[in-house]
Amino acid sequence: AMLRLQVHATNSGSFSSVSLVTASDIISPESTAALHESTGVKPQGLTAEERNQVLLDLKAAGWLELSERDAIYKEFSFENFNQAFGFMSRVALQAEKMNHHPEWANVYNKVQITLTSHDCGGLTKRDVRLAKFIEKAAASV
Ligand SMILES: C[C@H](O)[C@H](O)[C@H]1CNC2=NC(N)=NC(=O)C2=N1
Repeated sequence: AMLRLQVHATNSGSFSSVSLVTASDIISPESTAALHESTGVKPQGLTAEERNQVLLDLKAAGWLELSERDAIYKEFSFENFNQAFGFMSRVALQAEKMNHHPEWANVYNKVQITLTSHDCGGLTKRDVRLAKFIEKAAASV
């Protein structure tokens, strides 16, 4: 079947995780639909249909699909650094709770966020959940 073994090493040299990744976790929505149909494998709880709907919702909220990797991206703008960092603090606590962490950068009042699931090399439900939390946190600043 279309399976990939992924091994993550830590910088101390030990393994942090080993996971089986279905090809449908990491490829485009169109081919995900075809693969899902032919294999019956449901990737990380995100069917091709769910994925398409979820991406529509996220794009409507201003998230972009990156062309170079299976990830979503959004830049948030606040009035000042204090608000940006307050927002980041709330997201950081949630990320720890979920054990799912954003790739992000902050310069003064801007926060650029990329979401993807490193263990799968692509978007999963965890990214969708975190993106929804991030939207709520940004709206409540
Ligand atoms: C060891 C630890 O559980 C993993 O490294 C977690 C931490 N946070 C994570 N965050 C994200 N975005 N993807 C992951 O695969 C991931 N893995």
